[in-house]
Amino acid sequence: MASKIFVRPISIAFNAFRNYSSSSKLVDVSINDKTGIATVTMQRPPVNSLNYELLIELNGAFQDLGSKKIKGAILTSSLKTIFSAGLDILEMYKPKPERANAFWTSLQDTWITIFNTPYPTVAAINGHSPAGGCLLSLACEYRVMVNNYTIGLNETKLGIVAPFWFVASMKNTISNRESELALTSGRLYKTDEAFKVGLVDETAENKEDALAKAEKFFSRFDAVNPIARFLTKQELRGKIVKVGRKTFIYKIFRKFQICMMTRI
Ligand SMILES: CC/C=C\C/C=C\CCCC/C=C/C(=O)SCCNC(=O)CCNC(=O)[C@H](O)C(C)(C)COP(=O)(O)OP(=O)(O)OC[C@H]1O[C@@H](n2cnc3c(N)ncnc32)[C@H](O)[C@@H]1OP(=O)(O)O
Repeated sequence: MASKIFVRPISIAFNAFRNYSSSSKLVDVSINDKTGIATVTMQRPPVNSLNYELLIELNGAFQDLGSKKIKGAILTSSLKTIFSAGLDILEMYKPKPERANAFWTSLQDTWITIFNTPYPTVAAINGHSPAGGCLLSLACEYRVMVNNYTIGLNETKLGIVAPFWFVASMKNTISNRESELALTSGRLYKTDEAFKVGLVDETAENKEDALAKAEKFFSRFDAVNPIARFLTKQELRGKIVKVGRKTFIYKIFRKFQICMMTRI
């Protein structure tokens, strides 16, 4: 694991990004050759619910960007009013155990990839972003959200328990106290409320405004050594990933979830 972590930022320095664009069915990736900023767009109508296939494509997109010399990546949605509706409910309804296992693994891998990117990341949240949608945005380093939508970890309202790495992601962004209040009540914040507690860093009038603000975020690092930046990010985020990825508790929790899901 350590070798992967240390090799990546060095390798990106030797790769060009110019004229890169790739579009699969569920995720579009484009890199602006003037700014060096990548935009990863989820495009799974009607609500960008996160199924196995979308997660695999998202994970692949963010991993691939690690081998390109980009300034940063923006995660957004092609849909007019939805960033992501969170996990696809159909993945959790009477799944086959193998599919359930692959699904949960793809969710966690995608979270780890985005949480850990060597390059800076921003979520341009251009629509509602409950539960797993909120998790994706929390994996990014900065969040800009368009006004009048909702965001939060609302799992308890659905009668389900947010995995502890969802909780850890929230606590990495807002205070422990606010996380407790939010998660236990399953609170969905409106954009301005989310801004007040720091769940989002900036608000925006519309998607274009959100993208412009997201792009501006990356200029903070113009005079910062990218390797020093990445190692510092790892110092801050590494423990959370370790807990999420490796612990015995996680394995038990996943077995428990899959067991629950296959019995519903
Ligand atoms: C059951 C699990 C049991 C055990 C597992 C144990 C633990 C696991 C915990 C894991 C943590 C969970 C994380 C999650 O992400 S769970 C998903 C949470 N998501 C939500 O609560 C969002 C629900 N959706 C909405 O609030 C609205 O749909 C939304 C996103 C605001 C959009 O509203 P609107 O524009 O009015 O659109 P519609 O509501 O009409 O929806 C259009 C269409 O999309 C379908 N849909 C919506 N959300 C989902 C979804 N998450 N998965 C799949 N499909 C979804 C909706 O049914 C409509 O479909 P239709 O065919 O009727 O057009």
